Amino acid sequence: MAAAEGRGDMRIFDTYDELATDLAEYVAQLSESSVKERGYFTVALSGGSVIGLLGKLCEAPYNKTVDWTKWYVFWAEERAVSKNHSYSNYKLARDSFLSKVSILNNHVCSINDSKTVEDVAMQYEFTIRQLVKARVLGVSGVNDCPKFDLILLCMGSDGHIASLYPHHPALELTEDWITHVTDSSEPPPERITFTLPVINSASNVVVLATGEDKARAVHLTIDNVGQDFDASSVPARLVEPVDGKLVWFMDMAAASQVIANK
Ligand SMILES: O=C(O)[C@H](O)[C@@H](O)[C@H](O)[C@H](O)COP(=O)(O)O
Repeated sequence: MAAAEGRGDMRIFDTYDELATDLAEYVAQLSESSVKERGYFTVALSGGSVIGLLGKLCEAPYNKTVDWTKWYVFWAEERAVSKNHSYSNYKLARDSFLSKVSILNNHVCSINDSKTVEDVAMQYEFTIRQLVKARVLGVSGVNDCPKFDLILLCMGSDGHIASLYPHHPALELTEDWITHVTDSSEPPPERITFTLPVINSASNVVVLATGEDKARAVHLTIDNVGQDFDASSVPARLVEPVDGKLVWFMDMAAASQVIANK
């Protein structure tokens, strides 16, 4: 594992299967330590390939060794569609992962899909505030943001993470925990997303980047590209946990430009 000077640790894998195996082990270890320390494991998922990769956790030994009843599951981004829509990140997670392990239904904190996207965001933030009050979610020691045990993000080829896109005004938000966007560059246009203060307050953030189309954005995020570089053009560069750990899980193709720069 290599450290990328303040930009997190990098784990680079030859094969997708090796990446999936290591990610599953990483998540299982965080689950164990969080449950031991706090009694819960609070994890936020994203769209993209990460949910499929978590399928490894449904297999032995994790299906038996992970204390699923202590998990609380959230979404760092969700498409504003009904829960049965093929675009729903909830549906994706339910079909490929959640339905196969013994996570309690009332610990699955999905969006209310019968409201406008603006109301969905407000209600989701309210739900999270209630769980902070109930001490299921920790609180950052630096600001009043929730401190998720783990936020899992996928990076897009334009460097977006969650539903925070290059140059989008949502990148500027400092007070909101959850916001909504109506102009996503990929379908569907309406989504809710964690804001950067919430992402950067987590105890652990994983960014997953796979495929050659991510190589340039990975380079612009991790390598030293000069002080004048406009970080809002590559939102992943704005992921800098204030009191937490950032780890990149990448395949060789996504890491190729970073490796070439070493
Ligand atoms: O809501 C979405 O559609 C996701 O945010 C999506 O943008 C994803 O993060 C990237 O496409 C990377 O996904 P992969 O890791 O699957 O390439």
